[in-house]
Amino acid sequence: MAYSVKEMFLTLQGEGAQAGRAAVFCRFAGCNLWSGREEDRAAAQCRFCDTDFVGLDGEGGGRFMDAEALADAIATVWGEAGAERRFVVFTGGEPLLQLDPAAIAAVHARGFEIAVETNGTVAAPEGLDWICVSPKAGTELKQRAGHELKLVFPQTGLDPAEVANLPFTNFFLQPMDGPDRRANTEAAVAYCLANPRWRLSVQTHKMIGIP
Ligand SMILES: C[S@@+](CC[C@H](N)C(=O)[O-])C[C@H]1O[C@@H](n2cnc3c(N)ncnc32)[C@H](O)[C@@H]1O
Ligand SMILES: Nc1nc2[nH]cc(C(=O)O)c2c(=O)[nH]1
Ligand code: SF4
Ligand SMILES: [Mg+2]
Repeated sequence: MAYSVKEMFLTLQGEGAQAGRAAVFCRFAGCNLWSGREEDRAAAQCRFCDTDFVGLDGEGGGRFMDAEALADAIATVWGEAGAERRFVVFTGGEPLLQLDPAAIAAVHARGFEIAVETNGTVAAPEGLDWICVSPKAGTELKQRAGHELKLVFPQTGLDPAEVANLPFTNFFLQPMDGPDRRANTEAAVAYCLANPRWRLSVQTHKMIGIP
């Protein structure tokens, strides 16, 4: 199948348990919880999104006609970064609307470990190396296990305790960015101190000014 990609770039993973690790970010276009248009934000199921995932017009974006073309583009973006520890993060938008076994196989064949950042409303395909689920209040969580549960905090209608016993290896609270980021960060710190199962995930890429 063909894949619609907003942008593709080499950077450091900024968030969660893999923070600091070099990765190709492949940002698929489109999401099932918001159209991406500002005029629709207030009525969307997910209203705090910090990302532009509309269109194919970002750096390295476009329409890739099959899995081989997508995987070749990812390998090109990784470039000379080194043969070891090749790593791609599929994000979006919602990557699990497009990421399929053919793409996973083609990217694995080029020596990459594969991570996804998902809202968890779609079950993940087999074969992913790192699944990060970020649940959204008011949605049905279909992907209920993985390597990392990264909850944007606080969210009205989604208490961390509701998801704290799901079978994930790592539990993170990520302060909601926006006008209340400072207060949200203080609240997340307090929550982690009182509930040590949870660790803080700060969006380090925003602090240091990398994509
Ligand atoms: C843009 S989303 C794309 C992947 C997927 N749709 C999801 O929501 O997990 C990437 C990550 O950014 C988080 N995120 C989005 N908006 C945020 C915000 N305003 N503050 C902090 N994290 C945010 C999401 O929860 C998710 O963990
Ligand atoms: N550096 C960096 N790390 C990230 N981790 C998750 C991101 C995302 O938008 O999914 C992201 C991103 O956009 N940039
Ligand atoms: S689910 Fe993810 S990509 Fe979609 S609107 Fe929410 S944060 Fe943005
Ligand atoms: Mg981001």
